[in-house]
Amino acid sequence: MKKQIDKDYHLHIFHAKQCDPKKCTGKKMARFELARIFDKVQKIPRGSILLDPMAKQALSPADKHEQNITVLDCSWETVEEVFPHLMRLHLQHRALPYLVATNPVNFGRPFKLTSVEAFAAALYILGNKKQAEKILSKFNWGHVFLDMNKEPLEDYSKAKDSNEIIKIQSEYM
Ligand SMILES: C[S@@+](CC[C@H](N)C(=O)[O-])C[C@H]1O[C@@H](n2cnc3c(N)ncnc32)[C@H](O)[C@@H]1O
Repeated sequence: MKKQIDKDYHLHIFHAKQCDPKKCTGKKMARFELARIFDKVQKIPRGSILLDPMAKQALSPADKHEQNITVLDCSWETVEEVFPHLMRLHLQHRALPYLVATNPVNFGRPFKLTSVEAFAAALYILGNKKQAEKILSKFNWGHVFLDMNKEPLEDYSKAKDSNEIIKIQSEYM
């Protein structure tokens, strides 16, 4: 049988410089060269998926064909103000479905993921579990994210499209 080779996605972090650099998961990913970090919107690759908690459409396996995934690493205090500014760029805004954060700051809170958790969830849903495990392995709490969210992540990764993701999500909320 032909072995399926996982496609590694290009991960990008638009950094708004609003967080404590010692605690920032985006900065740590960049130090390990797991993502490219920049502070200019112009550097976000055109057509990239933008992980946006306020997006109307949920990320789903239907987005598998994309190569680039971007997060906006900013303070949660400013998300409602910053994301609308990015609407003018030609990006594919996608929200992540119900998942629980396991980072020390927001442990147990649904939807409020760190940048690395958001990337890992997206990679899992898009079918690259290995890349998800790799980026989380740099954080001592990282494996807990996949353990605690295993069931929904597996279900989401088998969904057809955004509508199906929303249906599955309602079973977990
Ligand atoms: C608000 S920043 C906070 C980063 C945090 N300071 C850190 O150290 O990782 C987290 C980013 O991850 C993405 N993200 C987090 N939760 C998400 C969700 N439920 N849906 C879509 N994107 C999400 C967004 O790009 C969001 O701006």
